[in-house]
Amino acid sequence: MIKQQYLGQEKIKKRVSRNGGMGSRCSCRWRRGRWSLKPIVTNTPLTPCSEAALMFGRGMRAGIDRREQKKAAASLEAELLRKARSAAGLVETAETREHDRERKRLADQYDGFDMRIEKHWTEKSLEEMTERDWRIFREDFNIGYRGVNTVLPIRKWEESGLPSLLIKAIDRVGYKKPSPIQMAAIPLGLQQRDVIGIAETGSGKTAAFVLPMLSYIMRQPPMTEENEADGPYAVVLAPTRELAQQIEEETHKLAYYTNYRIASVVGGQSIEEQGAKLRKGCEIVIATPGRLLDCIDRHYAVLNQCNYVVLDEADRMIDLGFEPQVIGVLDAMPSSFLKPDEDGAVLEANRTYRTTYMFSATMPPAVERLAKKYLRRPVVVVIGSAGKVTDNVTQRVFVVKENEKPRVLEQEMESVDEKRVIVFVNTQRQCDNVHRHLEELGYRCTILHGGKTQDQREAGIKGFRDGTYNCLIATDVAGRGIDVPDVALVINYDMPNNIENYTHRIGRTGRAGKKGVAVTFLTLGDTGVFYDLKKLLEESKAAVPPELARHEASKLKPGSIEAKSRKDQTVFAA
Ligand SMILES: Nc1ncnc2c1ncn2[C@@H]1O[C@H](COP(=O)(O)OP(=O)(O)OP(=O)(O)O)[C@@H](O)[C@H]1O
Repeated sequence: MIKQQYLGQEKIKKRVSRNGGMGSRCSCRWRRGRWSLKPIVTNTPLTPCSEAALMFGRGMRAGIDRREQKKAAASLEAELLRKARSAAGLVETAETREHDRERKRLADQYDGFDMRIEKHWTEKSLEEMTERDWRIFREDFNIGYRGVNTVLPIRKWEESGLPSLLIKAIDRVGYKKPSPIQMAAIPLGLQQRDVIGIAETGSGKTAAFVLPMLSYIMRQPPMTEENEADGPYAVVLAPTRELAQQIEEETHKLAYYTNYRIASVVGGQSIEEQGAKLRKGCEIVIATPGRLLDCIDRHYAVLNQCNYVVLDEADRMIDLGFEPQVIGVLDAMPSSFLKPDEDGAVLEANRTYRTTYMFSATMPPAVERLAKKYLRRPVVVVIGSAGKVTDNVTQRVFVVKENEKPRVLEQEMESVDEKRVIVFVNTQRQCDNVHRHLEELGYRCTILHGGKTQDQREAGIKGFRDGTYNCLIATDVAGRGIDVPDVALVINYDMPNNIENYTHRIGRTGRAGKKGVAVTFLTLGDTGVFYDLKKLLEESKAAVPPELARHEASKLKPGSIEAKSRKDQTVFAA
């Protein structure tokens, strides 16, 4: 090659055999004491290319008429059979003819089975569902699993295996059919499997953990004076008081036909009163982690018989620095009920195991760490993809200057009328400023932030729910889990400083299948989230404003090292 390059040696052309199809292959046979080669005529224009036999699938080539292929294959097979029989000196009998007929019948039957038009899974009974139907079902609802899972999802409430009292309550609240996260997570909970549930905001995660929890409690001995001193049967932990109270309301609705007592243990209320309530006995405690640990430390609460625990919005609890409190609560539960940790361990049907549920719309690494420690061989249920914004929310992002925000806010509010709006800000001071501004413009506003007393917070949320106010101005306290029906618009007056909070905030609209709009004011002070925001907008097929699209910060993940191109590098000569 080098010689050829430098000396200009002539390239020897390889002779390409242009085989018109004649005699490229030979048959080799031992004849009269020596090998004889006989060319095989194959690729002539008149005979089809010799093809390798299909040794996989159904023996058919895609895109070619199946009946033609079958006919050709059948005549070839019959021919080969006839030759083989005559070579072996066999004569055709009634028996061989019958045998041939039977083969043909079986082949036709197989083909008919293969080509039949199947019923859709919605028209099938549970017994008729095939593996393929379940696959289509999972695809239809975007249900994905990770981890060893042997439990089928549920298609309808009647097939869920939930106790009849719960089915009656579901009917009463008007949930016609389960949402995808409920389809996937409820049967796992009923089998006492640990679950990490990731589903978009407003998709019904609360009922997905409350229903199997209630079903678990129904299997326990009734709570009497004898065992109530051992504490509740189930605990739900949530990051904020409002969320805990909302879960309490949903639990009350679904436990309507039971007489279970539900205690809410959250900050901002008298701990003594909560302690007294706990001592009277209750089946379920719904709590913020800090306050519950306080109650445990002061011996107001014990968790000696608690084997069902839910960490709702687990990532937010870690974000807020509640990891030690969450761990403290989990460590206060009896460890004797933990499931075996080995791979392949089989759970005994009639034994009680600790069931741990973790739910969120986002699942960052810190939560995975916690899950590794406290969950036993969990099944991860992902509806859609983690951190994805629900398709029901239309996202609009404006790049503005800080001093332009009040004017743009006014413009956006003009289309609102009587509809419900949540305006998110990042600080309590900003909350007060925006509140004042909107009140001056005549909007009926209320405020929610950590600086308000618990009574003020509750009154604000209640007023927003019952329509006294149609505009809520809030910090991230209201960013997660808060479920107020028919919020038409969410405005991020300030962009949150991480993308998870953005996803949760805008998820306050577009809930339970309804549509909503989210508007975000972005400034050049928010470059820390530019990269993630651009990616998220692209993933959800929303418009990326040009200022964001071309900004350097949106091209590189914060913390990653930029690989400079050679022309940008400075070379210092000695
Ligand atoms: N199967 C269902 N059919 C109809 N509505 C439902 C169903 N399940 C729940 N809902 C309603 O959907 C709304 C949202 O439910 P929920 O608050 O549990 O969502 P979420 O997934 O926990 O949201 P977030 O991530 O924001 O906390 C609630 O109003 C609830 O009553």
